[in-house]
Amino acid sequence: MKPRARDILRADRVSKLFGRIPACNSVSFSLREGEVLGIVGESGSGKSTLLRCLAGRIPPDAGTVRIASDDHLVDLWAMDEASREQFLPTTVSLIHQNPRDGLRLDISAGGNIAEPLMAAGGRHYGSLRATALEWLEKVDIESRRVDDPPEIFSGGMQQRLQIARGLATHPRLVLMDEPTGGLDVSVQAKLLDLLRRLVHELGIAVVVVTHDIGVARLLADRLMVMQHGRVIEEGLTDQVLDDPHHPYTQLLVSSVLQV
Ligand SMILES: Nc1ncnc2c1ncn2[C@@H]1O[C@H](COP(=O)(O)OP(=O)(O)OP(=O)(O)O)[C@@H](O)[C@H]1O
Repeated sequence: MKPRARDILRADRVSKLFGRIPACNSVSFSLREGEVLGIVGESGSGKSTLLRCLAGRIPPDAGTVRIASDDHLVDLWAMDEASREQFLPTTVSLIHQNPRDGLRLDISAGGNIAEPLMAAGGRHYGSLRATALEWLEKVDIESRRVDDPPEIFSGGMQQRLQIARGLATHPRLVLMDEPTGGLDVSVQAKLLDLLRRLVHELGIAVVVVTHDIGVARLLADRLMVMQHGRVIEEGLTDQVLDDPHHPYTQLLVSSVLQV
């Protein structure tokens, strides 16, 4: 019998207020190894705020975020800052909508992949370069571009490089904020294909925030729908999209069908 996949992430009643705005209101869920959770919802519903609390970027006002470390879960926000800064780079990767927010534009493509590997302890130049070349190939960037700075890459190439940079350290948990947003449709389709392939190959746990129901359907095993900071519906992706229960989810799904 196949062993049960273990939990990589457990969020329990995560809340974040900005002034009087409850950007994120008592959100709980868990995520297993190899699983992809999609988060959809209208603009301002708290998706990015939740992601930033999970990524260790902003502390929640209440609730806990626990992430797998070796064979147990550690409470991200109960750690002291130095321990959190040591823990995060090798465990969690955040992929931004705008690749420029996740890349170092002033260093080479190879350097962008090698940098997080070095932060994780990699020292040998030859093996760092070999890993960088391997990852460029995985994300369909020609190896002859290894010394080019991402500044001169197209938007789609920059996004693929950001993904290579984010995954090369083999994080357990990958958080993606609109990874295909801002790209034209054919580039989006290729990128989605690549993401599906990598998620399957690497067995990583992924949370993907998206406005796009098509992206959610293609990538996510489970779906969470947010409105006004709360989770209003969740379940298997096909179940939620084919038989939505909450009126907002029904509206979301029907608006896509009409396009
Ligand atoms: N740094 C901040 N300061 C004050 N308010 C904020 C801040 N960040 C987010 N908010 C507010 O929190 C709420 C949720 O914002 P958030 O960016 O998480 O939504 P979202 O669902 O990701 O939206 P979008 O899909 O448009 O990116 C919004 O009302 C937003 O104005």
